Amino acid sequence: MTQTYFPARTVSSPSPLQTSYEPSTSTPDGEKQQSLAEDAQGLFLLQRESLLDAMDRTKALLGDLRKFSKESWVVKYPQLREHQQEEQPEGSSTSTKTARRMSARRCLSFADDPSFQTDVVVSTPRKGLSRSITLSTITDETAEPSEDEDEDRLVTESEAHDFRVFRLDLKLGPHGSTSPSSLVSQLEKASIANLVDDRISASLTHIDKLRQRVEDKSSKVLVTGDLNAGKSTFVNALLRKEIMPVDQQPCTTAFCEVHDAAENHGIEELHILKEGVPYDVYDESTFTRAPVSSLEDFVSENENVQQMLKVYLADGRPSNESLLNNGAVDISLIDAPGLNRDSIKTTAVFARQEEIDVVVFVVSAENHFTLSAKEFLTTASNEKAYLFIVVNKYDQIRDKAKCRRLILDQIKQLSPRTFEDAEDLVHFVDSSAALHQDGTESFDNLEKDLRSFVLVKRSKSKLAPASTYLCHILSDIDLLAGANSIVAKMDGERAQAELERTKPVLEVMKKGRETLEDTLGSIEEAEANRVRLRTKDILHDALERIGQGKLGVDEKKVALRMPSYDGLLSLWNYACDVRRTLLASMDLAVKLAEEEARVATTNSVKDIAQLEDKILPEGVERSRRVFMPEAMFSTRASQKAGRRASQHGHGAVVAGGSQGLGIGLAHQPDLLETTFLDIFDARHHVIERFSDHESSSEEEAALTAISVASVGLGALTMVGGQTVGIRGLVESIYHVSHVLSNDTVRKWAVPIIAVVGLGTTAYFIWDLPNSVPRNVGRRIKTSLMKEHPELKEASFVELHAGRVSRETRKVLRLAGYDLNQRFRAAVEEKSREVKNAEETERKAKAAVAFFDSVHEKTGEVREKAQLVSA
Ligand SMILES: Nc1nc2c(ncn2[C@@H]2O[C@H](COP(=O)(O)OP(=O)(O)OP(=O)(O)O)[C@@H](O)[C@H]2O)c(=O)[nH]1
Repeated sequence: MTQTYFPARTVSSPSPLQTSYEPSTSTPDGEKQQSLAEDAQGLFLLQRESLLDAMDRTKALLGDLRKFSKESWVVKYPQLREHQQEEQPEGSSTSTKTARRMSARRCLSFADDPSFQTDVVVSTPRKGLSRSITLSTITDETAEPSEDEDEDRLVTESEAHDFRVFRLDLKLGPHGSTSPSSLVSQLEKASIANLVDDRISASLTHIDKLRQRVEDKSSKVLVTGDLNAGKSTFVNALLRKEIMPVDQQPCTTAFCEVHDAAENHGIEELHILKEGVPYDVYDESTFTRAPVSSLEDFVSENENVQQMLKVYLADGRPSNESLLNNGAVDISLIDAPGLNRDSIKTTAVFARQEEIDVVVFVVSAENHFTLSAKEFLTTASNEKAYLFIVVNKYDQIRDKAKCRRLILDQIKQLSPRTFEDAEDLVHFVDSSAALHQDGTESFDNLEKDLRSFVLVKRSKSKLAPASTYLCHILSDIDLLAGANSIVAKMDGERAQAELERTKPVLEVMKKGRETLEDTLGSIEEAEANRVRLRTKDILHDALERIGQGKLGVDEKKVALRMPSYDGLLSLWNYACDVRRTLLASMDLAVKLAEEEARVATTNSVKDIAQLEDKILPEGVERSRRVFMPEAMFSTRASQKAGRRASQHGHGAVVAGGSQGLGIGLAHQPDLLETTFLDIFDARHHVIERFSDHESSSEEEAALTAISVASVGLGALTMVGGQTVGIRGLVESIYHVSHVLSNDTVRKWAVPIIAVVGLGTTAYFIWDLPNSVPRNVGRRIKTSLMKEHPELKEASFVELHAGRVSRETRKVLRLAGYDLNQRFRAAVEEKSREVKNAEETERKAKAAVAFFDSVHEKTGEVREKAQLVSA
């Protein structure tokens, strides 16, 4: 539908927004026209207030977005791509609707997050508003727009695509690819956020400029055109005064802005602006004064085409006729230099400036549009959409209809929208005649239309650019917020799912922490005790056996055998061999105890490993430590321990098992030392037979003096065949001496004693293969049972039981410690996961709330901004 900025020449029932002004052709009454202009002004002010409010709120939204992006959530930059449309069967009744739905679907991804991709439906939440995003997946049919809403809600193809103001040129990948992965490889996430931030900054600055423009109550009309087209004559005709210098040759070389003298305290004068200094009518330092009469000098002889001049003129005509003194708006007319190669660029830039509301293009009817004119018009119509075209010197044309047709054809090409409103926007006049005859009918019409365009439709010409910009940026904010809200929701859902999974696990783990420590403690304690007792048993048993002259370990279990007795001549060597063998067997007993401890420890380590499997959650790396039982009681470790012990004066501890301590009993010189007592230990017999089995080491030491000499007495007691104790021995001696005092007895006594002595000696010699191991074993046992002088109380058995159980405890403690550490680390890791998920959930919730509120606000602000949009 053609949209006009002008009221129809014959209006039947105007719309509310159009009631403000009727052109004078339909309302000839001057007063009514004036009142309508005032109404238009009132409406304009209302709309301006609404737009200014929308601007403030948009700025606040942008500020909030920027702050939120910096402090709480790095706003991601969404990209919407066409969704692959599924093939529809031909003739399907629903194909049109489905196709329409499909066309509303887009693939949403993020330049700064290639892992994210989802399908969305791009739709408008309320009729009349532009774009917003609702999440939908292909399977989620409920998220599709309902059939009733289809027509209203789906946005156009162009709207559904991308940003307008925030659009970033991210074609950085190979061949200008915008695929997220190629982008991220070249752009840091932060860089994209920074680019968005830059855009926000630029938008804030632009809104400020637009705001200035909206707040500026004046309206500027730029008059430009080809060289010598009659621009100055046209401006003079509008002013009904010959102000601008007119010449047949090109003469205007400066931008000359004509204002109502009322803006300069009613004084008519010329202000020559200083270059690079912002002009202020109330600040003399920003300009140089000159009389209006000298204007020609400045305009004609000035070689600087960018020179700006301000002319203040008093227009004596009534306000309903005058453009300058219109009673509603401060209007200024800018007479620009004629377009040529040098000035076209300057004028085009000038025409683009925000403060230019209307561009009046003067073209000579004689020349039509030159190349420069076409170039300028194409650029200017892109910027302003509507141009006011004055075809001047029309009086000179003979075939006026042909001229009109040709010029309109050209306008159609150059500015289609101007052509659509040609009746109002294109005027064929004779400015020269209008100036000299104080107006002509065609010029009067032109004036009315120009007043209408500048005054009445000012809300379009002045406010529309700001409104359009606001709508675009609000739409972009909405897209940004909508897309980020989707990500935040998904992040939140993911975090929630993560929490549901991890939180209970953490709770269980926390509760299990104490139990684990207790369990590990009891495993260690129980096993160490068990090993200690078992070692003690083995060694006690071994000592018992050795004490009886047997090997410390069962002969079936080891390859060790008692040495053979080779007769009296090798008795000493036999005793030495027996001692060495018994000591070696004791070493083997220690080794056996260690072996049992190894097996027991291995089992407990397995128990701990099973506990680890049970207690550590999945995904937590299991201990890579491999337990090597053979490393227990290792020589190296024991040597180290031995060194440590010797440093502390406990060197005797090394008198342990050959395996465990490096130096076995069978290699210890002090223990290997064979004495005479190993062979004939009569005192033992004496003590054993005559004591009350309360022998002590002291007693034994006291009786060491009794040696071979006591053999006879020993033999006596043995003949007696019974244990009588010390008292019995004394009594026996008494009896013997008593008997010997009898002659008869004395006579038989010597041979009897000699026989008995010989018999006893023979018995001893005969019994040597048995008595030597017994003696040696007993002596070894006694020395090993002895409390260790340096360790005060620990005996050989205690020392080894302690050492073996300590080793077991050490291994189990290490395994337990390892598991404990691993468990503790797992709890900490899980706590971190929970904390992170909670943090993500919290942030995501806050982000969803924030983006939803932004979405809500953009809707409201857009309604305000759209009041005046085209
Ligand atoms: N016949 C006739 N002559 C006109 C008309 N308008 C301007 N002229 C004449 O055209 C010549 C140029 O007019 P100017 O107003 O100086 O033209 P301009 O476009 O301002 O010139 P520059 O600013 O120097 O480019 C003058 O001699 C005017 O008298 C018109 O409508 N009819």
